[in-house]
Formats: sequence, C-alpha cells, structure tokens
Amino acid sequence: MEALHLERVVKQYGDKTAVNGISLKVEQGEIYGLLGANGAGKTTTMRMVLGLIYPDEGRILYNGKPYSTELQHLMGYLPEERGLYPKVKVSDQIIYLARLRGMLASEADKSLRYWLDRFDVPEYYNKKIEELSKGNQQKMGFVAAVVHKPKILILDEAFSGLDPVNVELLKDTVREMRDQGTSILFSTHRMEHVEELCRNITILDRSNTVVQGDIREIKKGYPREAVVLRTAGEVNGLAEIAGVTAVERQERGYLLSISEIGAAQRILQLAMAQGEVEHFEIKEPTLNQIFIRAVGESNE
Ligand SMILES: Nc1ncnc2c1ncn2[C@@H]1O[C@H](COP(=O)(O)OP(=O)(O)OP(=O)(O)O)[C@@H](O)[C@H]1O
Repeated sequence: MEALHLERVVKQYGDKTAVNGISLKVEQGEIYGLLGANGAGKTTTMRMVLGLIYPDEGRILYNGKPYSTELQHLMGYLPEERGLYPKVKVSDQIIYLARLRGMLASEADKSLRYWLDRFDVPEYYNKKIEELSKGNQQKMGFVAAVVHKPKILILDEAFSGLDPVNVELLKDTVREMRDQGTSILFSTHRMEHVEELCRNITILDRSNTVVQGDIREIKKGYPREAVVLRTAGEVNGLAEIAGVTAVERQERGYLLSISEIGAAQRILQLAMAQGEVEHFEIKEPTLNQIFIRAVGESNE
C-alpha cells in the first residue's frame, strides 16, 4: 500500500486555484519528485500533506487512512524558507521540536547528538542558529526535519545554499532514509538532483499536472534529439545531412542536434566513410530539457 496517496486534491485561495486536482502516490521507501515552475503549487501541496492547510476538494490518505493529528509524529518537514528561530540554541530548538513530535527529551538529545556527529559539527549543539552560516543553518533545518525519525519526510529545496560536499552528504542521508523505509516527497528546481534521487515525478505548471510518472518512461516519450560523435579527424558535410538541425564542434568531436532518428544513422555512415569513429551516442533528453519543454508547451 502507498504511504501517501493524493486523490484529485484541489486548493483555492479566493478566486485563485493554487493546486488543481493533483493525484499522486508515494510508496513506502520511495523518493518522489514534486517539480514545477515558481508558483506552480508545490509548497501548497506539501502544506496540505503536512496537514497545515486543508484541501478544498479531493483527499489525502496516509497508509490508506485520512489525516489525523497523530500523524504529526510521523512526519518531518524541511521548509524552503528557514524554519528555525535565529536567536535560539540549536539543541534547545531541535529537542523542543522533537518532543512536540512525541520523542522523550533523552531520546531527542541522543538523536540530535547522532546527527551533529554525523555532519561533523558536534560543537553546534550550543550555538545559536544566527551564529551559523546559511548552509549550516540549512543543515540544522534538515536535522530538525529528521531528528524524530519520520516515516514521511517532506523536503522543499533541501540542498539550497549547500556546497557540493554537503550536497553529497545530504543526498547519501536521504538515500539511507529511503532504504530504511521513509517515504520522501522531494521538491527542487535542480533537475540533476531529481535524476539522481527519484524514480517517479510530477511536474506542475500553474496549478496543473503537466507530466507524471517514472522518469525512464517519461524519457521514452520524448524524441532523442542529440548525437555525440567523436572521431580521429574532421568530418565534412555533417551540416548538410537531412535531419541535422545544428552542428557544434567540441573539444574531441561534435554535438549534433537532429529532428528525426534517421539522421543519426546518416551521421554515423558519413563519419565512418571518412575515418575512424571513436564514440557515437544518441542521447536521451535530460529532465531539464523535458521540464522546459513541458512547462513551455503548457504556457503556449
Ligand atoms: N496563502 C496564500 N494566499 C493566497 N495565494 C497563495 C497563498 N499561498 C500560495 N498562494 C498562491 O498559490 C500559487 C501556488 O503557490 P506555491 O507557493 O504553492 O508555489 P510553489 O510551486 O511552491 O512555488 P515556488 O517554486 O516559487 O516556491 C501561487 O500563485 C501563489 O501566489
């Protein structure tokens, strides 16, 4: 059974429809990508899942059951804007939040110390949030979201402001929580993170679902439009091939744009006729390209 199931969920703010009938399922132990342009309705959807606001239509089920306040103990949330109080000490604040979610103070303290050690910052225990850098505040926001071992974790731009080393650290942590059975709703504008972490995604645009499903399946539905060609020497006549729309000379070969797959065969034939081909690859579209296309198309 799905840990989280949204069925045709609608949220209105006055005349404005912020979320227009979103349906999705997140399995136990899955990282699900919730993507969309600015103002598309991601945060509104997450706040409904958290029970902070209520849907006007549709329903949200947690392990098959409707929302109840006990679920607060099972959910963790890293909001996009910093959610921690700047003037309060890391330990006071995070232990307080963990206790609100049903943990004993001693358990919360142990869990906080575990996470601070894990992130190699045990000295933050006694520091105020405002004393930390932006990225380290973000890390403490992450700790606050996971300290009580949630079963459903909502991450809104979890990696924003983090350096590449910390991004990897948090990615590993998120994967580990997935492997331990946590269901994670993951929102970001960084498509490469989605490709690495998520199997299933929903792309929202102006409150509507415009793309949904398994990333691999979604990609199959988009034409392969790029060819990478590496050869020992130059290849003449590439731009004249039918179906080739652009030729870019690169350090060790060419990147070609094509309008139909037959052009790829013709590129390979021409290159082989003129010399040795070191590498030939028809590239699938990136999620970034799919996002731009899907959101662009629905705006037309
Ligand atoms: N409390 C509110 N009152 C009125 N309108 C709201 C409220 N919260 C959100 N909206 C509107 O609902 C729409 C969806 O907003 P939401 O914050 O969910 O988008 P988002 O996808 O999270 O965007 P971003 O990527 O910019 O964070 C927007 O048009 C926004 O202006």
